[in-house]
Parts: sequence; C-alpha cells; structure tokens
Amino acid sequence: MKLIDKLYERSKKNMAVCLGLDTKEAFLPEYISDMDISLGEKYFLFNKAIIDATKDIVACYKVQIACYEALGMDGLNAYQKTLKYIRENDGIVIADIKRGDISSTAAMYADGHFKGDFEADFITINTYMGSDAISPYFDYLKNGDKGLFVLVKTSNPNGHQIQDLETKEDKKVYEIMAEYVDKWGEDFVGECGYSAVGSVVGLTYPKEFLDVKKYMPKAFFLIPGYGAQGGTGKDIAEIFKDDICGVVNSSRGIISAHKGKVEDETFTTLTVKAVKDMQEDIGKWL
Ligand SMILES: O=c1ccn([C@@H]2O[C@H](COP(=O)(O)O)[C@@H](O)[C@H]2O)c(=O)[nH]1
Repeated sequence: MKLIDKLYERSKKNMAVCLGLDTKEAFLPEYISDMDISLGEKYFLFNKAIIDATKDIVACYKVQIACYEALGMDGLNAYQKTLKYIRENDGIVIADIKRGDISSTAAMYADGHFKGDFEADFITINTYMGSDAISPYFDYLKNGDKGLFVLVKTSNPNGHQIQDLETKEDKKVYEIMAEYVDKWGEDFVGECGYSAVGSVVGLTYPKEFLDVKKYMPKAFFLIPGYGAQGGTGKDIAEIFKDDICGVVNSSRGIISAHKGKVEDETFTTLTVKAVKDMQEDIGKWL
C-alpha cells in the first residue's frame, strides 16, 4: 500500500487527527521536569509517553523541528529518536521542516530528511522559490513511500501580505501556488485518488480553503490552525463535506492539555481526552 493511501485510511479511521509534537519545556509534566537528565532526554521521554498512549487513535504525528533545533545537538537527538520511535511503532510522521532552496541545496534537504538519521515519511516544503525547490524530491516519491506537503495558504495572521496579492492573471498568489501543486502532484496519485504531493492550508481561513481546494482536487491537506489558533470542527465541516481530504493538526491544544492538572505519569489520560474531544468536535459536523 502506498503511503498516501495509508494516511488516507488512517485519517478516515481516526477522524483526521494529526498530533503535533511541538514539545517545549513548559509542557513537561513535573515528574519529567524533575528528572536529572538533559532537556532533550526529557523531551523524548515526554514524546514517547504521548506516542505510547495515542498511537492507535491518531492518523499521524507532526514533529516541529524548530522546537528541537532550539536545543542544539541535545534537541536534535530527541528529534531523531522521536521520528524513529513513531516509525518503529507503525506510525506515520510528518516532519515540519518547511524547507525551500535552489535545486542543488534542495537535493541535500531531500537526502537529509527522507533517509538517514532524520528520515521522515512526509516533510513540509516551501516552494515560494519555484519548481527548483520541489523537483529534487520527486525521485523519493516514485516508490510511493514518501510524501510532501507544500505551503499554499498558511494559518498565520500576516500570510495574506504576500499570499493574497492579486496577480496579473486575476488570481491570488496562493491560487497560483495551488495550481502548481496540482501539476507537481500528477505523477504521484494513489489508489485513494490523492497525490503524495499534498498541500498545507490553514484552518484559520475556511472560505479561502474552499477556494483553494478547487485548484487542486487531488491534493491531500495538512491543515494547521485547529485549537490554539482558533480553528474548530465547524470550520472543517464544509472542507470535509465530500470526503475526509486531509489531516488536521493540533499541537499545543493536545500536548499541553494536562498542564496544571495532572503532573505525574498519568498525564497522558488528558492527552488521550484531548484527542478524543477533537475527534468528537470534528465528527459531529460530518
Ligand atoms: O500555516 C501553518 C503551517 C504550519 N504550522 C505549524 O503547525 C503547528 C501548529 O501548532 P498549534 O500549537 O496547534 O497552533 C506549528 O508547528 C506550526 O509551526 C502552522 O501553524 N501554520
């Protein structure tokens, strides 16, 4: 089975929940904070406990590399161990690395994140530098066991400054990007009808989401913006009207759910509850 088909199946089974491991010191339960080990080692113990508790109820995990890079080598060690642990447990992992560069450098990013120490299943990329920033990844997509999520319309408040500009073709910049995503994905479509070249579109702009979807009917979506950024299950209803065409990420909303409430080994009961609440919130509108 191709990776995109596996992600699609898991998304349908687990109500599209993508659990974001944006691990930060402030989110650690006290029993881990108090340990006499490095911060990176604490991050991994925290992530491992969350993965063990949620691996059968989420569609996938998204690991935000910035949270680990911020700790230097100690953090990158935790990042590596987290990706490996998810994949060893038959989980699907999206590395949120948002890379984008000239093709000779993009080829190095492809090697760095699709094999070796930092091997992930999907990675996020930024193609606002054009086709050169994506073409080096295509070789890795041919076998059907890797995938990409391309930034199209991001969830942040000021994304409109560039992405919503009108072009001389009477389309917005993000609409042009969506057309490119559709073209780039043509050769990598799975049995489910979606391509391994997917798209990042934020839930914080539900109207624009419906607009952008028309330009790339084969794109599977990575949808950030749920929970901490204000997105809700109601916002996703229209987007998922015909099909569960993506995964919805929540990071802070899930991994900090226990803070100030449960600080011992049982903290993951509140992580699981946060995942189930999110599933219910999405499911009730479908
Ligand atoms: O448009 C985008 C693209 C990526 N992100 C990332 O998703 C998570 C969101 O975290 P929350 O805590 O659920 O808000 C984070 O890693 C972002 O870098 C995004 O938010 N918007």
